[in-house]
Amino acid sequence: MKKKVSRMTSKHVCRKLERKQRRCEAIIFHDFGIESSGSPTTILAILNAGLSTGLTEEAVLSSAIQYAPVQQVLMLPNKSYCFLECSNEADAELIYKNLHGCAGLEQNGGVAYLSYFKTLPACREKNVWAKRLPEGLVLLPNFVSEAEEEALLSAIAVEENTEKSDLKHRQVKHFGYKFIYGENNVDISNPTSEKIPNVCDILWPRLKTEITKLGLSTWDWDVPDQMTVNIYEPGQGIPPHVDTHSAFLEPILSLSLCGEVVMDFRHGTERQPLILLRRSMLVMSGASRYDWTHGITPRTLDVVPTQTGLTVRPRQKRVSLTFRRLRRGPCNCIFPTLCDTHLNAAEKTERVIPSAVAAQLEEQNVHSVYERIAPHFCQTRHTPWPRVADFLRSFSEGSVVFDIGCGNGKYLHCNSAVLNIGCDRSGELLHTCLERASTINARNTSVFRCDCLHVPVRAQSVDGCISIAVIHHLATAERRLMAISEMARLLRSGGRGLIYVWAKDQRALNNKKSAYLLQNKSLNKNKVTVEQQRQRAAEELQQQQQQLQELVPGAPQLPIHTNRTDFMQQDVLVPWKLKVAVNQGKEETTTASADPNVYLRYYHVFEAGEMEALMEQIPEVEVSESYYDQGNHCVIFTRR
Ligand SMILES: O=C(O)CCC(=O)C(=O)O
Ligand SMILES: [Fe+2]
Ligand SMILES: [Zn+2]
Repeated sequence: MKKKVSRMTSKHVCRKLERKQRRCEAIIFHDFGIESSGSPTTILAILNAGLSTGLTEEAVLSSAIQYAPVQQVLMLPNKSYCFLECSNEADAELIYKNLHGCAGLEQNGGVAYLSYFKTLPACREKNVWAKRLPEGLVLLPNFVSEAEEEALLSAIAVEENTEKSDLKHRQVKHFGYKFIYGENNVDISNPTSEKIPNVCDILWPRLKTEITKLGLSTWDWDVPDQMTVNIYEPGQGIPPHVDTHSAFLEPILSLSLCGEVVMDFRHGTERQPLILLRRSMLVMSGASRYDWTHGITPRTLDVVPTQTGLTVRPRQKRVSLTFRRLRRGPCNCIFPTLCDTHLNAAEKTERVIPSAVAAQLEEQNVHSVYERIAPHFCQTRHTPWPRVADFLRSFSEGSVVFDIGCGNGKYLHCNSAVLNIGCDRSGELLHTCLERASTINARNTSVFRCDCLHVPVRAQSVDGCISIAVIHHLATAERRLMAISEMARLLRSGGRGLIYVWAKDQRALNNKKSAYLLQNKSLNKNKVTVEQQRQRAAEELQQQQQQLQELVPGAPQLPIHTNRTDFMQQDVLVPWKLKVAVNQGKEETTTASADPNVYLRYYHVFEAGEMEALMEQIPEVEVSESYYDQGNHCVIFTRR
């Protein structure tokens, strides 16, 4: 069944073709240092078609093997050329004669031109079929009989009510536990009503025998409790992935029914294909389960090896049963690269700011910033949050209540029946505090300057204290704990404290955005876009980090948060865009590119439960209430 190809004959076209050929040969020489040959060899290059032009391995192969057997096809990532190897020159010549100068190799029908080469490029992709399988990977052929295959297929009733699903590429059905694709995990607390069908029980003794025979069982074997059925039509596949380490133990099993397919295993730049034969059981353990990805390329033809070389095989519909056993806890594998447990832990430790740097960071990215933005900051903070005001009003007449980190003092006048005392690290903010008090005719305002880590007040001498939006400016868990301990120290027995810190999750439980996120809408209307703001802040950051590096070598590189968006990290720099008064006090947004009016404030935004975990380390206090309010995690506590 030969493909119809059109041959070009005119001399003019021939010369043009030759020029193009030389140009491409020069590119290949430049890329790989290999030379073309004027006389036939066993190696052919298709000079003007490759992976980057959309040519596939199976298309090259199906064209070429019409004329002669092919030993090897070499497709190179991002290249517009590819290679074929034959076992002898005569075969190569046959292919050359029939494909060179002909259209029909590619779907868009361009003319292909070929050259002989003396050698193949040196690269890892060569002879993928000749390599040994990844460690821990085993294929057990004929694992079930045809009759058993039939029984399994009818038991899983794949034709009925399989999810047409969000997965465009194949149908799936879950047993035992549902697999949630967005999260790549299972909901442990939510088993499905449909368990793994009993017909599958025939598989387990058989498997146990096989893995013992192979000496594979370094893991404790247990019968799977989760099954995913995948139904692939020809042309459908599954992207390369690793089954989430923390979700499932090893091994991962896959039984192939109805049809066979080539599965690709990948590890860095290495690729290793494997034919999953019909009725075979695939066992992925060790490195193949944890350190290699597996996937099925969506295509209608698979390239497979034969005795003499390579050939293509059309795909059939395939049904696979993937069996897994849930892991209930973190993964403890020795393969960190694809391990979600390991990556999460690494992220957490990376975030930790060395204590030697913390004070310096706070000085530069908290204290000195507030000193400079104080008046503008003050204008943006008027209205007390209702729940904070409620807390303050809950104190009886004559109580002494401290506001530690009082800022512009907006909470110093919520309850005139108590003695309110404020303190703050920033002299400028205290200044705005006094100014504000005079404009609202407050009878008295007592403030003093101090650091929240050392409040110069006698222990157990106050009835109440609050810390609103302060502790998230401290750069280590130790310092955050110190600040809370200092509050606890001040409180008399029975005294109560309230803490507000910014939450990493700015959405309440019902996924309602906080006021902070909602402001994004109006921000977009401003002259300065979020993106511009981010860019400017980046420039500023570069300068600041340079300074910080000079002062404290090894200081962390912190990400700059994009205002009014979700927090992606816990330790971030949040830009403050200072409005400067120009033109007789009319406010205007500056537009200078390296904007000296963007200040970066350091924040540690809190995860849910993080504040409670800190409180647990202070035995003198007890948390009586914790809640989420306007994008903050909040706790109320009492001194015992
Ligand atoms: O179809 C297969 O054999 C593999 C399916 C798979 O890898 C999965 O569902 O995670
Ligand atoms: Fe998988
Ligand atoms: Zn792992």
